[in-house]
Amino acid sequence: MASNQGPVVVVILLVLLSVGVIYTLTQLLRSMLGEEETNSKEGYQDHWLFRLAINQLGYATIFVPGILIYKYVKASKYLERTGANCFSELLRCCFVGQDSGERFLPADSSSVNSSSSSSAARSAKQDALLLLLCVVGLQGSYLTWGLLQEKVMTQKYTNDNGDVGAFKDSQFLVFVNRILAFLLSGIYITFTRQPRHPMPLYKYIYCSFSNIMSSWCQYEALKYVSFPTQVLAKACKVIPVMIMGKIVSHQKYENYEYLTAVTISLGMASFMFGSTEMKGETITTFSGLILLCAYLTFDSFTSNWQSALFSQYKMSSVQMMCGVNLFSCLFTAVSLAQQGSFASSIAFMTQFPKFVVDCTLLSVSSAVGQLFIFYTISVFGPVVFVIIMTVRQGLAILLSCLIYQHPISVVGMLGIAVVFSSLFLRIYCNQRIRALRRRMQNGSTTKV
Ligand SMILES: Nc1ncnc2c1ncn2[C@@H]1O[C@H](COP(=O)(O)OS(=O)(=O)O)[C@@H](OP(=O)(O)O)[C@H]1O
Repeated sequence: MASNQGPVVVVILLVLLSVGVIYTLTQLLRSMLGEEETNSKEGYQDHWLFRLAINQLGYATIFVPGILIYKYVKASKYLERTGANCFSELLRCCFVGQDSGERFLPADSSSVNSSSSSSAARSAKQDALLLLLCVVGLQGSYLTWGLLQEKVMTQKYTNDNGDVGAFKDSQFLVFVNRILAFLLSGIYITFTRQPRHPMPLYKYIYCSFSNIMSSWCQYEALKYVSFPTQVLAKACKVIPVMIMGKIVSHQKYENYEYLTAVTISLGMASFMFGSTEMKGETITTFSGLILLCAYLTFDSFTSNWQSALFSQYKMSSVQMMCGVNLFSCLFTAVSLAQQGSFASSIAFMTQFPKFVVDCTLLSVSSAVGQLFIFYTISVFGPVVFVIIMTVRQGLAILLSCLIYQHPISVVGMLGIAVVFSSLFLRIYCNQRIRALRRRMQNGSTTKV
């Protein structure tokens, strides 16, 4: 009994100790760098590097105890020494995986998605229908999400007492989105038949962290880069995703994929430049460029890492959604708690009930969007996913041009034509190559 409780006590002590040390460090840093001078606009606390440091200290509250526990479990060989109990099963789930030897699922598992193996088994028509589903799902949910996000962040809320207020904490919105996505996916996998999940949970931390960081860098970058730079970065996202695919999973791409990545980026950039007014910040600072590069790097890592996990472990997309959002909730919750934003956001919610309604709608559209994100990555991979998301940006602008009757310049129209021609070329080449491969496979099996 005592030997069973020993590790539990050690683990609890490790968590408390590291959380205590990190919390003290954070408070020390905040007071040293003059949190009291909040009235000064140019204070250290306003600099993005300071905010980044505070955020990283917050995330360390999760990382440091996790690493210490991992080291302790490994060094003490705790899992080999003890039989199955709740605590050891939890540690096994986090660090080793439930069944590390068995990585592949029974063939009848319908909810499993593997881009490479199952794509060979699907017909072109099934592929087209699935792609259409992903496109419609992603466009529908993220167009709604974009509209609601703009509404929540720019609208002034009023209540029956005549109070007026604006909500400015984007990290709280990210947290609410993640928690709803976690709860919905958790409920779904609890009540449906799911494939075995052999992967240790800690592997989700990488893409969860990069996802949170990409969101943070994106919001921060907006303060430091000019509008044209933002437009260019967003339009060219497919290129860093392909480069990251080479780094993370040694992905090989065909020439037509490189060519269409460049033409889609050029077309999107021309369309965005040709259809929107160049308003807002006009100067791009060095900080802005660093943040933008960090955004593109984290963002492209996230989907490539997720895709690599799908092909290695064959989990369902909802299982991955649940795992990633679990850690995203932890990261954002810790960061919000340290910055004292929970209390102010909840106070805003109680003061302005209309905000609660918008916030709920925003989270629902984000959760539905995430269902499609994970499904698209699992079936078609990160490059197709990012192309759909890039086209979404163009579609949002096109819709606003049509609704508000803004003119689109000739360059903008040419941009649309280039994007759609590239997409058709890509789909055509993809189908040709797959048909060729299928024919070659059939040929070799007939010979055998
Ligand atoms: N791979 C992956 N996994 C999970 N979630 C993801 C992924 N890619 C994008 N997202 C989330 O989608 C939201 C829109 O992201 P972006 O603004 O970068 O996309 S876009 O290219 O501008 O359309 C944004 O949501 P918020 O973080 O809530 O703002 C991203 O975090």
